[in-house]
Amino acid sequence: MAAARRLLPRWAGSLRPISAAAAGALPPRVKVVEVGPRDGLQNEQSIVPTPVKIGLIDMLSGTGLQVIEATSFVSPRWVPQMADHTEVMQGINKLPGVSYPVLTPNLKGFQAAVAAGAKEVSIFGAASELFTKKNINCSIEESLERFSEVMSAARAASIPVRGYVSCVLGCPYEGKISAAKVAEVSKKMYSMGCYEISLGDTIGIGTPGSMREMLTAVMKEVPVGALAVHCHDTYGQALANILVALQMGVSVVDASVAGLGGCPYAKGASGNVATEDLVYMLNGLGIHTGVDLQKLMDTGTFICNALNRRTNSKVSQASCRL
Ligand SMILES: CC(C)(COP(=O)([O-])OP(=O)([O-])OC[C@H]1O[C@@H](n2cnc3c(N)ncnc32)[C@H](O)[C@@H]1OP(=O)([O-])[O-])[C@@H](O)C(=O)NCCC(=O)NCCSC(=O)C[C@@](C)(O)CC(=O)[O-]
Repeated sequence: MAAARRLLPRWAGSLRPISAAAAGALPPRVKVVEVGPRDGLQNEQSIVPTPVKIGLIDMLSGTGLQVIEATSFVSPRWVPQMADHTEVMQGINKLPGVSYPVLTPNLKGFQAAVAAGAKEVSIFGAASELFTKKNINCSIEESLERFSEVMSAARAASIPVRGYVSCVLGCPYEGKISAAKVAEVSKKMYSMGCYEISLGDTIGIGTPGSMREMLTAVMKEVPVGALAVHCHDTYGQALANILVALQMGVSVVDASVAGLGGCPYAKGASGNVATEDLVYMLNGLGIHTGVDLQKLMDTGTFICNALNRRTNSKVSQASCRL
């Protein structure tokens, strides 16, 4: 059943945002990294047609987002949904001022990404040995060796590299992960030359308390200006965890339109925080994102219609009822 176009209630714009100063030490602006086309779609059971992926990315490009993670150059045997990475990269309308990074687990993925026109890539590690094995089929140490090959090639090609660290607040296979381990892996990936480290609560199990503890440890090793948070919303804690990160000085937040997604190698993990809900919260805090919430909600409606599913964005659900 097709979802109706979602509109913000007319009075929503009149909700007076509190000033950043009044809210405490919050950053005046936040960079929202949209991961829906990759993290959001990689877990879909049936293959999403390439034109739908391209349509999604092109609509996202029109919302004011500065970063849209487009796809991943991983093995199609491991993640069949991303097998059309080259077609996606070559089919999208790349707007000036918008970056379209892609995931590259190794040199082979990096070379294919560059050949397809990628101008920015991400390597993805984890603070859990078992998750690393399940996700990219190697140990943490081996993953860092592979990443250093990608880093050298990227440096030679002047391609910026973002680094993900997964399982920062818990692992589907190992359970609790120590903040010290997260800090250690983050430090290694930052030292390799990643310009930003995105800390992934892959299974959305963290709380504001564990987020604070983990960030306190990581910030001793990596400058806060180079950190991002990537919160799945499995336990409904994502926005609360993000608020803690903002209060601690983090100003880059990953999110997925309509709250799509999950990780194929973290069973039961639900999607990322919905970008619509994140932008609504940031608007309410008086924090600038440059993102047009209405256009974002229209994009959420587009992809939910295409996938024949209900949005996970609370803001979009509410705006349909009001
Ligand atoms: C890393 C590998 C490739 C190792 O997979 P492997 O099987 O160990 O690789 P291999 O080096 O032994 O090679 C086996 C075959 O794969 C090929 N191969 C090798 N590399 C590539 C490549 N890049 N692209 C395409 N093909 C590739 C290679 O050429 C060979 O082909 P064959 O000779 O048998 O025909 C595999 O485990 C993989 O693709 N894993 C990706 C898993 C993934 O995408 N997971 C989801 C993303 S992570 C995530 O969602 C978390 C995150 C980032 O969102 C943050 C958070 O939420 O926490």
